[in-house]
Amino acid sequence: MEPSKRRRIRTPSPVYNLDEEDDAYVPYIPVQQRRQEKLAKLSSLGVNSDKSNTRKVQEELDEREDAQREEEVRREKARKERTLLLEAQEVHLKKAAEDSKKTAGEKAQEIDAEILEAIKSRRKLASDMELAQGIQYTEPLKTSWRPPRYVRERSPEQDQKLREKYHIVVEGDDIPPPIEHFQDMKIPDPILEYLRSNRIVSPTPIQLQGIPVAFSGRDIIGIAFTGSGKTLAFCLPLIMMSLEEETKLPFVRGEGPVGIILCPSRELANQTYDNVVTWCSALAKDGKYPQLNSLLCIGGISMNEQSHVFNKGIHIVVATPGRLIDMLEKKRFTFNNCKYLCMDEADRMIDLGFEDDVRNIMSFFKNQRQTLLFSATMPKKIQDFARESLIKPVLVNVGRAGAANLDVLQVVEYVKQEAKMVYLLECLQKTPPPVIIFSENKNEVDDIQEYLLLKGVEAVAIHGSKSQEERRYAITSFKSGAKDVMVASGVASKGLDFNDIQHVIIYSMPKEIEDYVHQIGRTGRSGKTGIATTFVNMNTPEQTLLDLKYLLMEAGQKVPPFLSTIEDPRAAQIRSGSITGCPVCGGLGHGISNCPKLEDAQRRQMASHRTADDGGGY
Ligand SMILES: Nc1ncnc2c1ncn2[C@@H]1O[C@H](COP(=O)(O)OP(=O)(O)OP(=O)(O)O)[C@@H](O)[C@H]1O
Repeated sequence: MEPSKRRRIRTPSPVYNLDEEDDAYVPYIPVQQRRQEKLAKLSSLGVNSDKSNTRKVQEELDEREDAQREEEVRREKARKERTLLLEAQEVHLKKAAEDSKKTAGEKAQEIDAEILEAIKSRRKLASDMELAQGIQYTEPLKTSWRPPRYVRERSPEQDQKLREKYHIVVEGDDIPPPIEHFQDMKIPDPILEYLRSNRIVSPTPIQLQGIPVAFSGRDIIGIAFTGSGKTLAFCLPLIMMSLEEETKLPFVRGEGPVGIILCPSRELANQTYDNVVTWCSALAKDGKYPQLNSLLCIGGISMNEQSHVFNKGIHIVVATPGRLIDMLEKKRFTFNNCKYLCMDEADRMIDLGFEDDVRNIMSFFKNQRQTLLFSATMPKKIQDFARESLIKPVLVNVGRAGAANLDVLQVVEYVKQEAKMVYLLECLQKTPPPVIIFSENKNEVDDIQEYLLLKGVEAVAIHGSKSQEERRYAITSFKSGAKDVMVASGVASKGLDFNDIQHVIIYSMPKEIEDYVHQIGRTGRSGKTGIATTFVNMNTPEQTLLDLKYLLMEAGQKVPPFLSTIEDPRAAQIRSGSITGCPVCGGLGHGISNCPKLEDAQRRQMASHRTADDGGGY
């Protein structure tokens, strides 16, 4: 056979890549030719040419040759395997040498990054219709609002200086300028007058940057500590947008809403709704501006009570997700002309518990919307996810996301489990009322209230298993000052703004540090100071104590000896500022691999149901 027609025989090894250049190249010789060559060899050796004898000898030779060939292949394979093994060992040794140079903190950070990458695969936060049709908006909504001329003429450096003055960190493209005075934001006079009469004279940092961003039609992720005035920052833009629409063409029955504010609990929705109604009434008070209509859409209330709003057309809806979806499905109103979606306590809204509801709500929008996300806590995981889902968003950050309000004096005390109830009474003497006591457990909330009532303390209680009526009574009587103490589970912690709370007592430390931040944030609001006393003992997980320790250190608070003695391999990183908090919950004392929130979220997702305390529902 001509050499060109010979095939290459490849060494049959599953270990090697068949595409590699093969060193063991053996030209193929057809069987017949090989036999003839062997026969010639035999006769040259003088072997009897008897046919059967010849075959036998030939077979022996064949076997020997095959064995030889196999041995060669085996040796070649072993040689290559040895080389690979050596290479692998070398790589391993090199990595081990590199690893040994890393600190425990750095290793923990690497593990965290790997886990974060693995849990990143969430679908973009958009409606299914948008995802299915590949609708992607690339430009923010256009609005007619412009900053005053003197602000527009400022240089970017001057804007940046102002931000630095107020410790505002921003991220994003073409960021609208900060504005230091409400008057310069072109807010209608009646609202300004109302704010002034309520001692709201100059904007807080989140307001002076957040409001211009939102007025400009930009998507925003607004992060600022508890009690810093986020509510005004996300309600005013919707009021202004509604005013513009109403002025252009007055709304009639069946029209609207212009925008929606979503809240994770009924209590928070109620409070935000009250604010919106008050500001809209102030606007319309002297008749120069039209009346804007708002609808509260939460579970536990009869929507018929608000039939007067349906009769007029709706500008603003404040809602919890469950009831809102119900109303949209029943077509009580549509989102055909809705272009503003704000989520308060947004990290909670777009975290696993409500994510599907939010997607569902988005699927009712027919046109592009402006999306606003606000919270005091916004772990990195949620920030990244949100950023992907918004259009050219602007991040406005005042202080570290998840940091405690510096106006709260945090006191952490070691109190044995059996001594807590008695010590509570003593603790209540620290300040005059009103005081809030938090416990993670509904039964414990009831027990504490019962004990306090027995001891003659005017206490109300609120938790997820109470009826809507009981919850409303607890809040209104506490807000009005008729009751001195409110005992609450987590439901009352996020976002509720009670007047002048002097003291927050955390009877049982929540597992997630974010919840602690929200709970102590019920005091020290709008520039006033307050005290938070937290009971811990050996039932408090060590990791929660570590989170607490670093939070106290960050806020420049006294760290009690039982907390300072807890060892942490990441201490050096934390001190140097290279660890900025668990990307899932923002806690400074642990990484993702042992994040209690991630564990809970996964458990919740598996059980795929929400507890009443999640508040959305009906
Ligand atoms: N510019 C301002 N000056 C003074 N007080 C203000 C200002 N803006 C808002 N407030 C008041 O501060 C209090 C807290 O505001 P708000 O409830 O909006 O805080 P928040 O940032 O939403 O807090 P949380 O994160 O706990 O929900 C309210 O009573 C509000 O009236």
